Amino acid sequence: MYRHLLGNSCRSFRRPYSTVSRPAFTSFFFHNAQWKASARPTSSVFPTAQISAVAQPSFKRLASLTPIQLCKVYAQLAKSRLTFLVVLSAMASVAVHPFPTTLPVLLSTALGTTLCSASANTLNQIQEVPFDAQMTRTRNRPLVRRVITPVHAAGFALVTGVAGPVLLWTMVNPTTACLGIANIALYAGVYTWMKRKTIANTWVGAVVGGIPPLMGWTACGGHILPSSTSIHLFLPSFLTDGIASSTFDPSLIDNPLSALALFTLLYSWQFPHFNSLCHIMRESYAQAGYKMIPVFSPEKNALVAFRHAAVLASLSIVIPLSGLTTWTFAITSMVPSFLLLRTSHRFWRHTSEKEARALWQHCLWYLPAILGLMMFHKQGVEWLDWIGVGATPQREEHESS
Ligand SMILES: CC(C)=CCC/C(C)=C/CC/C(C)=C/COP(=O)(O)OP(=O)(O)O
Repeated sequence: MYRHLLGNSCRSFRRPYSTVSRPAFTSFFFHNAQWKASARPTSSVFPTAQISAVAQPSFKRLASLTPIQLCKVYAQLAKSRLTFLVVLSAMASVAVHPFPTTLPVLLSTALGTTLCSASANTLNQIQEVPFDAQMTRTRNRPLVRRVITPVHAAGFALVTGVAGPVLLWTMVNPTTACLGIANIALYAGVYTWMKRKTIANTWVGAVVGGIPPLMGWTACGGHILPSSTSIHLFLPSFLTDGIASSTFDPSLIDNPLSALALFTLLYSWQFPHFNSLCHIMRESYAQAGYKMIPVFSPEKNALVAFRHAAVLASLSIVIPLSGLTTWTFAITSMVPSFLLLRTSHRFWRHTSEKEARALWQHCLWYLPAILGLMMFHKQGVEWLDWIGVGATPQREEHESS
């Protein structure tokens, strides 16, 4: 339906599009040279009508940045709100993991993930300056406003991109560091490139968002791959312990199914969240030349969001089955999951902006609600016992012995 929009935009921006779709490193030096010349971007790269609203500062402005202003620029390069969500999703995995962790490991995981995410987001922005300049949502980014040079931004990406994995490797473990490195490459190398090539980018982007919970999982010593000797670990703990039993064996929960459930939660959540946002902004995505699903088919976009809402609903069963939570999670999580299914079904049926907005807002509270419920129903945690009013079988055993 919106193919005509993309067609028109690609035609009118044919020269800039071909200029910037050269290999990322070439376009990086190209933009840096342009920045250095402090010249107004030529209309072959930034259409004049679009760029007129963008401030054009000089080197002087960069030199006059105070340390606090520079920190704010770094925070914008790191997409601080997105990075905060990424770190929260990693920390949520740490919280629901059955093995206890230490404060240094916890802090190193949080800081290491922050640095990796900052690097990935900066590398993404370095490559997208001409495209970000064309969208209202992104045209205030520091590289577009030229408050920082691409070389300076690349330096920031390099320092954070080395410091993050080194911190994870030395203070946490090599698996977590490798996941961080792989995710930087996937986001800044593969996803960013795919955004302008194929609608398949959405699925790759969802993998990028699903990896941080795995980093939290491995940071606690958790496994993400089945080993030949750990097949028995797939057995749900209720088969071995009994549903109401409070005696639990952490090694039964540290199984790849638990890791897969955490990955799937973040992976599938991004579809209703991102597809609804994308639907609202489809015209500006088309204008900038991004190949997003609703630019081509709003109906398919809404269907994909609905399908993943159904996957999220199935996690109400998979998560307790993996042993991460008790079976009461299956009951309590049904409420937010059912509501999400209903909102995404309406979006699929009507494919309207109103329904897209409702779904987007729903997603904002759905994720914290589910993660909160997972922590509340975490296997082996007796909240009543914790606040001193419970009488668990373990306590009774202890008291009678
Ligand atoms: C540990 C580590 C490396 C974590 C990285 C996590 C990360 C960057 C997740 C982003 C997920 C995603 C696809 C966002 C959309 O980017 P976009 O480029 O479409 O957003 P934009 O349009 O705002 O630029």
